[in-house]
Amino acid sequence: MGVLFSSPFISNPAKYAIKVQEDSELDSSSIPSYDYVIVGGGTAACVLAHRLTEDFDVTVLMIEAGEDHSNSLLHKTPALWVKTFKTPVDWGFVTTPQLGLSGRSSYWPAGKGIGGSSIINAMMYQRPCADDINEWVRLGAAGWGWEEVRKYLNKAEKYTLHPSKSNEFASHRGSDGFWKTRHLDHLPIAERYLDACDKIGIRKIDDISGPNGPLGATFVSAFIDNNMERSSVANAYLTKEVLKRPNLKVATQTYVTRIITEPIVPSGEFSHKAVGVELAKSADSPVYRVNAKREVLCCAGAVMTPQILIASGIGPTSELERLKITLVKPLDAVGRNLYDHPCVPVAFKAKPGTTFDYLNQSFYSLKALLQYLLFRRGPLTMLVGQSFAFIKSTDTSLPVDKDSSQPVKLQDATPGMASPDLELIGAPTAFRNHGFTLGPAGDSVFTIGSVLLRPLSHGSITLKSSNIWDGANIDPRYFSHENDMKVLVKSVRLSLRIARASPLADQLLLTNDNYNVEDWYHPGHTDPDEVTDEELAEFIRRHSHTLYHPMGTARIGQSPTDSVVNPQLRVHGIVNLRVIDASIFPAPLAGHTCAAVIAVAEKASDIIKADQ
Ligand SMILES: Cc1cc2nc3c(=O)[nH]c(=O)nc-3n(C[C@H](O)[C@H](O)[C@H](O)COP(=O)(O)OP(=O)(O)OC[C@H]3O[C@@H](n4cnc5c(N)ncnc54)[C@H](O)[C@@H]3O)c2cc1C
Repeated sequence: MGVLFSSPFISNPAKYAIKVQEDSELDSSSIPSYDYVIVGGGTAACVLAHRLTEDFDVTVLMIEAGEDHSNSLLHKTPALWVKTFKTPVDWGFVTTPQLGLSGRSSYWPAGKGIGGSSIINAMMYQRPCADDINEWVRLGAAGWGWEEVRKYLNKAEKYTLHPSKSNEFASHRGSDGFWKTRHLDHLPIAERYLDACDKIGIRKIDDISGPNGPLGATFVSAFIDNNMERSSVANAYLTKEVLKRPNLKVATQTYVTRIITEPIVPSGEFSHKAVGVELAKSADSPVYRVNAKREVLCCAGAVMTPQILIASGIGPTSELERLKITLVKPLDAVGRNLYDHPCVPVAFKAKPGTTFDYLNQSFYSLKALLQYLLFRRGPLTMLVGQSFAFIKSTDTSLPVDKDSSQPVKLQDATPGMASPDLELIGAPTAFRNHGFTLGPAGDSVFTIGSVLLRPLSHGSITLKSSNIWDGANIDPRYFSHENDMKVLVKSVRLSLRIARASPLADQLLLTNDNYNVEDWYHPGHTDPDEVTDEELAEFIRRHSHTLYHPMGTARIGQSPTDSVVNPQLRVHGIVNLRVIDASIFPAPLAGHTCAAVIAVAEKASDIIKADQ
């Protein structure tokens, strides 16, 4: 029978761990131990904490660097998600200077707190497409085929039907899970965007997460509950009842700095076993230790997980030698294979009152806030991205080239006929530089964000020094593969044509002659038949940024030479250590990643339970 606990959040490590004294060895019997120690308290971690403690004989300690924000209005209110940026709930990572972005470094938000990135993300629900998931199996993830993953997507989800939809509409969505999803109200211009997509050849479909795959244009569905609040993974999986479980302990404001391993003698396939973790409140504060009787589950996200592994001696030999960290297990793929989705927003001037920009005036923003607080209605219940289209850049029926008789040749980076490589998000508001750069005063703006979903460019995460507190070099190497820029250029040109198609064009105040690269409406207000690919590429280099989907830094696969975890998510060569988060994706998923992470964690819970 496990240890009995009472308090849900504990910020003082002395209450659940033991202080490491520099000058004396710890007596192993004095080290507090839990069956499972979960590193990080984010998206995947909350699912695991819930599922593993369903068995009251199993004790779980989850250690999160940030705080609990589940009652914060900022985190709950759908339209306020960008207001969480650069606040304590955001790690606020920054990439190394990127050649492909004209030497700019890119701000990379990531959630810090119980629920992780699910408490700051844009709440756009999307299931990964079948072709992308089946590719995982070809890349060595045996047992992770589409039918299997779909089962867990359904298990996680509780979809609420929008009054405008018929019952049949929801038959493919999950109905009994904890994570609440729904379709939302939208502004009329969002529907016009879809009609304009249809006009130029992108057919309208019911649901991006439907059985026929995502190719097409439709309204966004969101992880928002019936009270029109964000359904974060924290709120969905770590409810008050779950937090009262005597076998679950949740530590906050504490950083795991190292996974502790011991050699196995004689060593075979496995050379070491994970026995616990070291943790601390800050770089200068005392170091504590806890042990894992069964396993350490590393769920620190695609940016921090590789850092923790490398700091623990698990990573590329050359890196460990450079950093003078004692080698535990050479695994070259740790921190490599970093994929992200770059996004470039193009602005179009819209007719007054057709977008959300009026909310920049304090009278209207206050009114909207009151409407939300009192009635859970109005613009704050809606998403910034309301409708979107998913296409293949190689689709020759779409007007993606300047001159259709001389199409720019591309490498098809998708794994199958139904897998897109581009997303075009229609947002009825000015959105540039993550929302930090305000649009022209008094203007209404419609933005079409082009997102590169299947980049061939990929980069790495490495530690700056052997001291994990010094941070990391985050280098996604955007556009280092020339195909990527060509694909995104096609998307931006397509967005110019969508804006000029009826009935969206009727709501916009377009011109065709704005070649001033400093102007907000460049290149939106240039002629799609005249603007050159190089002019569009220059705009992309100046203005693209992350769509917040880092993945792949501890990828799943069969071999330790090119992957980090096996299909059971066990780190190659190390007993009792698994990675469960967005790091394990073996290839970039063509879409928003949260649902996939949750499905991975749901399946991982079953794998772990079966191994007990
Ligand atoms: C701004 C933003 C917008 C997004 N929008 C969408 C969207 O609209 N739709 C969608 O599907 N996806 C979206 N995503 C992506 C999605 O949210 C992520 O892919 C997913 O949440 C990642 O889950 P994870 O478990 O891998 O990591 P996370 O949820 O980030 O969890 C990692 C956790 O580990 C903690 N941690 C890290 N290091 C340590 C340490 N050393 N010690 C203790 N704790 C540590 C972190 O604080 C964090 O809580 C967005 C992401 C962001 C950041």
